[in-house]
Amino acid sequence: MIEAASFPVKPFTKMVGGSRKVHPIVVRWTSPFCWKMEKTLHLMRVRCRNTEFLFQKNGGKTFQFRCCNDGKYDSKGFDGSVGMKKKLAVFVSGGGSNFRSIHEATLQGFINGEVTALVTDKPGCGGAKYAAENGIPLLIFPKTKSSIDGLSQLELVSSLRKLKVDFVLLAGYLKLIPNELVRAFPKSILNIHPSLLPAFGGKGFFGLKVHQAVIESGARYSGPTIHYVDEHYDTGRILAQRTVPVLSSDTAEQLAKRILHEEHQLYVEVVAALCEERVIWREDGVPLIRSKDNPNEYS
Ligand SMILES: Nc1nc2c(c(=O)[nH]1)N[C@@H](CN(C=O)c1ccc(C(=O)N[C@@H](CCC(=O)O)C(=O)O)cc1)CN2
Ligand SMILES: NCC(=O)N[C@@H]1O[C@H](COP(=O)([O-])[O-])[C@@H](O)[C@H]1O
Repeated sequence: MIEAASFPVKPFTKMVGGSRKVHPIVVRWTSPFCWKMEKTLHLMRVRCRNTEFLFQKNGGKTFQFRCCNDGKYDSKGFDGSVGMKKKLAVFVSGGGSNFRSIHEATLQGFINGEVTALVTDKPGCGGAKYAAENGIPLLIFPKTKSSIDGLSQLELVSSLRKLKVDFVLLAGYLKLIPNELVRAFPKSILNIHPSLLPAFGGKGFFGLKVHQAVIESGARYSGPTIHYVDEHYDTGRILAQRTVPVLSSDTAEQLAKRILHEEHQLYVEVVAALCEERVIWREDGVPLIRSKDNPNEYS
């Protein structure tokens, strides 16, 4: 549901020529899966009978709305004109809430991409169940004695190539990504980790163990990190972080819940930037994200 607009809502019944004036429009996305995004976009309005089209001036997305009288719009979603949708493979080992957030954001049009495969080492996990319910192809990796239908490293790379995957997104995947895959997808594999790397990362640091270590250290802040994946656990180039306060009374579960909420929004924003090719690499090798609203701003 996309709601609210900053320009006056007037019902209109006849074709009106396109307005070339650009309006700052507050556009809010709320997904059924509780994440909320709000952005002020500078859009042109074109009225056509009882439908209002909002265009991003730079030839970006086209937003199609049915005009209502109460200041809200029903979105028919985007017919994205920002170029071909990027193909995403998501790797999960557990509940898959980050996977769900990303998938929903692709359905809402917030991410100019589509999830073309779910890869997991745990075929019975929550992420695998969600994939099955949503018709997303499931790949098992790695091949083990208990997962005989699992793929080998070369089979996994070949499968992702056949699916024309552009980006690989790790979201609670608990196995080491092999060098073959890292090299096959240079600057195209991201991971989300629930601490402010480089602190509290590396082998043995996953799930509640991360939050327990943060609490025991006395750190006053923690938060999610999204980074590129290299051959080692959690040592790749950092792309985005958010800070979350650590309360003196926090249990690992309470801190995990607070950080997970930020993860859902941060990963969606970062993947949206990735799919709109707004990630650039500074001369010293640090990746930056170009702001959607102000092309001169980077973070
Ligand atoms: N090549 C890479 N592979 C993976 C990375 C990475 O940065 N580079 N990130 C991890 C995700 N992760 C932290 O964000 C992480 C996951 C798991 C472990 C870990 O210690 N795993 C245990 C096995 C756990 C299990 O099987 O239940 C281990 O290796 O002994 C550390 C960090 C995903 N892959
Ligand atoms: N080191 C890896 C690690 O700990 N990843 C963490 O696993 C959780 C997965 O949750 P989800 O399955 O609900 O997205 C997330 O908090 C993610 O940061």
